[in-house]
Amino acid sequence: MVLESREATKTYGRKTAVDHVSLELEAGFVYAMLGPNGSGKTTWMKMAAGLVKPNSGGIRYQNQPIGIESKKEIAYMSTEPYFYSWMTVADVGKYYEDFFDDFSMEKYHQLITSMELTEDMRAKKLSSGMMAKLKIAVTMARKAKIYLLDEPLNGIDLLARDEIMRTILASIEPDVTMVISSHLIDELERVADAVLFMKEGHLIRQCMVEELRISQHKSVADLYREIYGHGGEAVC
Ligand SMILES: Nc1ncnc2c1ncn2[C@@H]1O[C@H](COP(=O)(O)OP(=O)(O)OP(=O)(O)O)[C@@H](O)[C@H]1O
Repeated sequence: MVLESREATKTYGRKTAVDHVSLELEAGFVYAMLGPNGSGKTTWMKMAAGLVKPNSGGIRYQNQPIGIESKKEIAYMSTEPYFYSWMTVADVGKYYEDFFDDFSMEKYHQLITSMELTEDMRAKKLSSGMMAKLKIAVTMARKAKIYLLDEPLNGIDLLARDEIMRTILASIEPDVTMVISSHLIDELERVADAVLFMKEGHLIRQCMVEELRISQHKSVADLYREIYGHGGEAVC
């Protein structure tokens, strides 16, 4: 186990965004984190990334609490835009290189080229899909042990999504762990080893994708519909 969330809970005022979530992530696995809007996916990722502190319970990486050390090895891609508008694609790379010791400029160049971005493009002129690609490139150019990608495929057109998922997966080492949240279940189904289903702040199911296919002849999308469409009785 590389990361453990034990009863992690986060409240904002009277709202419990993440409610006693316990789970274990194994090295080398790709996890899809699914759930309707507001189910707590982003908040859980932010806790694992060390950007938000749990009110109770906690998350441990390599058996140590999340903190300065874990942040060096856990890369988080947020849904929020986080580049200054004056920056070019080249500036974004330099900015990241200054921040993160594990940032590889060589890998960044490979990624931006494969995503058809050029160094002279300005952040403020990028379309939302191009901005999404830039965020992926700059995150995946880190040599992290865990990548937490919050809705990486948002704004990216249908044909580019598969290509981008392939680029993401091809750019990581075999022992690297990924958690990817998305509402685009079909794209995640093709790459995920396991699925984490969130609802109203709770982790309500965890399934291995292969087992689901073999023993229950179900897709992740089938199970998603059963869980969220019919009151959560489905098993996996
Ligand atoms: N900074 C905040 N202040 C107040 N409430 C918040 C804050 N961040 C999240 N919440 C609330 O916590 C709950 C969980 O939000 P979160 O963004 O974690 O869900 P999500 O599953 O990522 O949603 P989505 O799929 O829409 O991105 C929501 O009800 C949201 O309104």
